[in-house]
Amino acid sequence: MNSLPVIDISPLYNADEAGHLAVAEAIDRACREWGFFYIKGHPISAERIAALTDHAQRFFALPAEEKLKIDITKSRHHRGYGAVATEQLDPSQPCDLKETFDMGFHMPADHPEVLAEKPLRGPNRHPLQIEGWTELMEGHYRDMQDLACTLLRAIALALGIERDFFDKRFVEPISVFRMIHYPPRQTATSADQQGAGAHTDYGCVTLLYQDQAGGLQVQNVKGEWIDAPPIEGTYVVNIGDMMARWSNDRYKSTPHRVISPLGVDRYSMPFFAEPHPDTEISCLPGCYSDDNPPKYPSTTCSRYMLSRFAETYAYRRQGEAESA
Ligand SMILES: N=C(N)NCCCC[C@H](N)C(=O)O
Ligand SMILES: O=C(O)CCC(=O)C(=O)O
Ligand SMILES: [Fe+2]
Repeated sequence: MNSLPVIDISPLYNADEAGHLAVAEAIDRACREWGFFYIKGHPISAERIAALTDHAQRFFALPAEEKLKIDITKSRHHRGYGAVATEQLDPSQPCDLKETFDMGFHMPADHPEVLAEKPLRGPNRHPLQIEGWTELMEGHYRDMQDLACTLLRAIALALGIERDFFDKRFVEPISVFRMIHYPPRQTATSADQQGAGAHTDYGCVTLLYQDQAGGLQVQNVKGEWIDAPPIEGTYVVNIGDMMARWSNDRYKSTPHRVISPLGVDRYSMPFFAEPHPDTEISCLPGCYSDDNPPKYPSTTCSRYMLSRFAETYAYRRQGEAESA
């Protein structure tokens, strides 16, 4: 019970219904016991990962003033570059020792939701210095959203709701694709400054590619930190708080953190799957009963996301970039 399950999801890409059911049951068990698992048999190629890694390394190696041309703290739509210490995932610890690039669902400036100044809606901000960047990232964003929807169909099957329940809610989603660079920890770095402080994710599911450096840790039911080591060719999948709310805690949103490795750079690439901003997040049918009433009040995706952002971004606490 001390290592995370590895689930082969390739049957989800075949027509055979028994195969779908077997994968759905394995995912259901992993989400109830851990809220964390690895997937293999997914369609993201090794060549794609190599290209993304190369682009991430080139971007983060740019001089600070180049990266800050797309400073996320100056973005109304929460897109672009976050320098070291922009985010504080564990508010009881120092700011995170990592830098990030965030992109979301691209909406042109004349889209009605952007004109209406809906929070978190707007155009992506890509580093134009790097050739081929925009095409690679926009294509990858679509592929990751497709992979998330494939997993969410298996989850819908396990929960006994309509198979396309999530597909309908992930049209023009809030989902974010992020690239993270963890600079090497020095022996002089304070022991409690983490790459990413302990936290639970905000969304429905997170799909994480991590390189071979290691450092991701997950809390087990006893509250102990266990390693989630890199396994070549896999993604780490975890349940976020919106899915915990939807499922009335049938599925666990489990605390995790990153201890930056000593003396090596680490790169990771999470995709945070989050539905359309107006999606209602309230207890799903079949997840409550008389002796298991709903634990959480109903909310919407956008309301919930903004409340969480306000806790972990210092610049948002000060009320800057009000409308996202
Ligand atoms: N829309 C999102 N998620 N934006 C990026 C924030 C990432 C922080 C976080 N762990 C999370 O769970 O989102
Ligand atoms: O970089 C990682 O391995 C995990 C990052 C993470 O948990 C997050 O950004 O939410
Ligand atoms: Fe996380």
